[in-house]
Formats: sequence, C-alpha cells, structure tokens
Amino acid sequence: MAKIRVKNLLLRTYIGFNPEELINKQDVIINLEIEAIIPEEALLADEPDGIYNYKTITKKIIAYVQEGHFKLLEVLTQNLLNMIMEDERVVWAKVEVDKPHALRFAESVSFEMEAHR
Ligand SMILES: Nc1nc2c(c(=O)[nH]1)N=C([C@H](O)[C@@H](O)COP(=O)(O)OP(=O)(O)OP(=O)(O)O)CN2
Repeated sequence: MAKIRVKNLLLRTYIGFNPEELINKQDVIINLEIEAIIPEEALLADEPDGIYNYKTITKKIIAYVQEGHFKLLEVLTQNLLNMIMEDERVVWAKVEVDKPHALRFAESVSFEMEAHR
C-alpha cells in the first residue's frame, strides 16, 4: 500500500451559480491523496505492469474538469472522489478542490471530502 499525492493541479472550468460564473471559466486547484494497492511484482521488477497509474487518473480528472460545467463546489469535489473510488485498487482517497478568488477578502475557499472502501 502506498499514498499517492497529486499536488496543486491547476485547471480552469465553469464553477459557480452567479450569472457571470455561468459564462466565465475560473481557476480551481485540486489536491488528491490516494491510497492504492501496489503490486508486489511491480516493486520487484521495477516495471509498470499492473500499477495504479497516477497519470491515468490525473488525465481523466483534467478532461472531466476542463470539459465540465459545475454550479456547486461540493458537487465537483464529490464527483472527483467518486471517479477515484471507481478503481478497486484504491482503498482510501481524499480530494480537496479550491476555488481561489471566489470570496472577496479570502485567499481561497475549498471543499475537502474523503472515502474508504
Ligand atoms: N504508479 C505510478 N504511476 C506512474 C508513474 C510511477 O512511477 N508510478 N510514473 C509515471 C510517469 O513516469 C510520470 O511521472 C511522467 O509521465 P509523463 O511525463 O508522461 O506525464 P505528463 O503529465 O507530463 O504527460 P504529458 O502527456 O506530457 O502531459 C506515470 N505514472
């Protein structure tokens, strides 16, 4: 078992329900923690056969977020967590999605959710 962290994935998407947010993309910053089963043979051989490939899930998330339209930050966060948990090799995962500049006077606002199998 190992914990994979994808840190500060900076993407742009439609996020929010204010009129201007419905038509203008905004930055979101995504942080992932994923506890996944590591195949013993991959460790022994130092080969990627059967590994939980962190690039695969990251690219899937990039495509989903950049092509999506979301009103609630909690919906985007929950959907990303569900996507990660679809893989049976994932034992536990935590997702935090920041919406920087969303609140006047605040550096950022985020939702954090986690799930375990
Ligand atoms: N479980 C693991 N998954 C992945 C590993 C790993 O060591 N363990 N390593 C890789 C790649 O080496 C990755 O680190 C770099 O891949 P790449 O340069 O293709 O990533 P990019 O996001 O820069 O790819 P682009 O297509 O150029 O955007 C992957 N998984």
